[in-house]
Formats: sequence, structure tokens, C-alpha cells
Amino acid sequence: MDGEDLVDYEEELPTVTPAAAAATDASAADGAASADAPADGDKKAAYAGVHSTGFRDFLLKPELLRAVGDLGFEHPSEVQQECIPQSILGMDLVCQAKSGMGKTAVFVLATLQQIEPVDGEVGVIVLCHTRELAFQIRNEYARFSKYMPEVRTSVFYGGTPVAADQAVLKDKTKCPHIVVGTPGRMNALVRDKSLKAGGVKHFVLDECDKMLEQIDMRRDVQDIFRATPHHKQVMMFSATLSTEVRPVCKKFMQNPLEIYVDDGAKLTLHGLQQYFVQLEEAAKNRKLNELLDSLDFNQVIIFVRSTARANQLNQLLIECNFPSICVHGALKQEERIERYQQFKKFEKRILVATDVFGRGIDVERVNLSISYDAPTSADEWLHRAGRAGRFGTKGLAILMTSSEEDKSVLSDIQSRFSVEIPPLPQEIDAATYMS
Ligand SMILES: Nc1ncnc2c1ncn2[C@@H]1O[C@H](COP(=O)(O)OP(=O)(O)OP(=O)(O)O)[C@@H](O)[C@H]1O
Repeated sequence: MDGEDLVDYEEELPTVTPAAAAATDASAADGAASADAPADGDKKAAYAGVHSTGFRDFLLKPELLRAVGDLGFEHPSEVQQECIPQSILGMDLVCQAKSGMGKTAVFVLATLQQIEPVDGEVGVIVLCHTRELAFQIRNEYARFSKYMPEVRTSVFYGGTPVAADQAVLKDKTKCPHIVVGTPGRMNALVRDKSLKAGGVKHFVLDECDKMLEQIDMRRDVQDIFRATPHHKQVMMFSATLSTEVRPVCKKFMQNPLEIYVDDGAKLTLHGLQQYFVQLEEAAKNRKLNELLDSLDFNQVIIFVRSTARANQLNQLLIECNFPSICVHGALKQEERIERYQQFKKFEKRILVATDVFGRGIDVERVNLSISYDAPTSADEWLHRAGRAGRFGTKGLAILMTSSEEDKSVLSDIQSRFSVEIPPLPQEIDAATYMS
């Protein structure tokens, strides 16, 4: 694939006929047994997939296997079983699987397995759409590469001094072999030649639909991609890959393996209960207070549509003595990461967030996701709801609807994912959403 092809697709999106899409989906589905959890029994175990494959069967390097063991991963999930064997051989991959099913480990293991670190050379680039997610992925690399001290990983994103990134890249003894970052900062580093992409052998996009659908990010992604060598492994991941975005992804790849686990209507998480509450805008605060008082939860993320609303709501919750914190794009970068870490470490139980936290963020104890403001699309709902119920655990997602637009998003969600989202009942048995 050369650079020119990539420039073209902005104007002319390739179309996929429904029949072709169905054929692709059907063939992918053939290889992918259903991840539906049985009615009872251990959900976590059920989500591990039906084959009896263990991480050992992937013939990973001993240092990786040891790290996997330390992390307590007993069985690969279905998406891991489907993707790891080919991706560790260097095959291009486009992969869609439900939220929280362990897509990150696929590319982290695939790249660590193949990497041959050369000092002064970046061999792996991973791009994602938010700074917190980049930070989180970098931490995943740190956890999995624990027994590979020769491999250096760095994270680069905007809102931090660029000179620090440039200095790390310039110093041969510090230059990372693996770089995780957000498109804007990464492109700036490529453009000013601090990041020499000529040695890149693996190029990964996480939340790829988000990055390729948003024009400014897509431009940055394309520019970085063009700076890398023609011959390399390309892997892309998301929980939501529409039939429109799939051909766009494939333009970056050569004969990719396409894995769509639990596609389309099946994307709803089984351990997750979903409800809506119809109410007046002015009644939202009172209802939220009531929910936080009456529901049993470990940690909750409350989604709002703007920075101002995040600040206001957070203030209100703090005044009501709730252990709340907020994150949004208007905060200073160090503050954003600091708050993300506080929440992740369970120092706060309530997080009010804009959609910067809607995708990818993995906080194990979150079992409640409340959309105080409705998301703008059905796909964004799925990502938000998926912050609860990670890796097959139980959870609860509640959508507040107050306007006609909210109602239409609700009906889009129900038809897109073939789910019925009922009104929130007066009482819910905590055992049904607490793991
Ligand atoms: N095989 C496994 N066994 C146990 N836990 C696992 C396994 N694989 C991944 N996990 C854990 O499951 C959680 C979710 O994984 P991850 O964040 O990679 O999901 P994801 O598919 O990328 O989700 P999203 O689409 O929401 O970004 C993480 O905490 C991860 O450590």
C-alpha cells in the first residue's frame, strides 16, 4: 500500500455490498464460537472461550509466559484465541471484539513476542485516541514486558513538554523500542524528525474506528503511517467496527486476518444489565443522588456531554459528600493522568467524565456506568456501557433520557444491538449486577 492510496479514501469511501459484508462476517463467525456465557457458573471462566487452549499453546517466549502467569491470566479469551496465533507470526489483523474482552493483550503480546530491540530504533508504534488510554496501554506493556528488561517503552501525548519527548528519542540509550501515543503529538515528533519511523515493523491502531472517522486524527494517523516502511505488520482493534469503516481499515493492510467476534447485534455484554430513566432535565440531579444512595456499586463512571457539566456535577456530588472526582479535556495533562490514577487505585469511587473516558479505559472495579447525558450515538453507548462489566464480570448501565434526541439515541441503541432496554425498575437485586 502506498501513501497515495491512503490520501484518496477521504474523498471516496469504498463501499461494501451487504452480501460481501455478510460473507466476511459469516466466515469470521465460523471460526469464532459464541462467547455467550451460560446461565450460571463462573462468567469469567465462560468468557475464556470454548477451546481448551492455554497461553502455553501459543508458544510464547518464556519471559512473556511468566508475565502472563504473574498477571493471573489463566485462559485466553475468545478474541485472544482467535488472534494471537496468527498475529505473533506477523500477520496483518483487523479485529473487533466486545468491550473488555482483552484486545489489548493481543497486540501487546504479538509485538513483544516478535520484537528484536535495536538501540536508537523505534520498532513498534501504537496509536490510540486519548491520552489516558495511551498511558494505560503503556502500563500494559510494562506489565507484560516485566521479564524483558532490554525492551524500552515510552508514551507520548499532547499537553506535556515536547522537549522531554524529543530528548528521550535523541538519546540512544533511552530511545524506546516501543512507542505508544496519541496521533497529534506522535505526528509532531515524526514531522520534526525526532521520531525516526524508518525502523518500524509493527503499527497498531487501538479504537481504530474513532481515529479513522475523525478527520484531524485520521490525517495525523495517515502521516505517521506514511513515514513508516512499506513492509510491516499492521493491526487494528475496536469493539465497534461498522461495515463502512472496515474497508477503510483494510486500506492500510495487506490481506489481513479479519476477526469479528460477536458482531453487530451480539455486541451487547451479557453480564451487563441496561436500563433507561425518562425524566425532566431538572430532575436529573435528584435522581442521580437517589441512584448513588440506593445502588450497591464498587466504582461508577458518570458520563456527561461537556467539560462545564462535568465540573458542575462533580462539585454538586462533593457538596453532597460523595467521593467524587472528574476528568475532562480542559484539565492540565498531569492533572488528568493524576486523577485517572486516583480512580484506578480506588482512591475515589465516583468519576464524572466526558467522553474522553468513554472508550478503552479499563478500571476493573467499575460495575456501574451512568449516562447522565445521553451519548451521541449507539456505538458510543456501547463503549460507555462497556466500562462496567469488564472481562465478563457483571455490571449495570443506566441511560438518562430527557429530550427527543435522547429518545432517538435510545431507539438506535435498541435496534443496532437488538436489545431491549427497559425502564429502570424501582428495585434491582444487587446480586444481579455485583460480581
Ligand atoms: N485472558 C485473560 N484472563 C484474565 N483477564 C484478562 C485476560 N485478558 C485480558 N484480561 C483483563 O481484562 C480486562 C479488559 O481487557 P482490555 O482492556 O484489553 O479489553 P478490550 O477488549 O481492549 O476492551 P475495550 O474495547 O473496552 O477497550 C483487563 O483488565 C485485562 O487485564
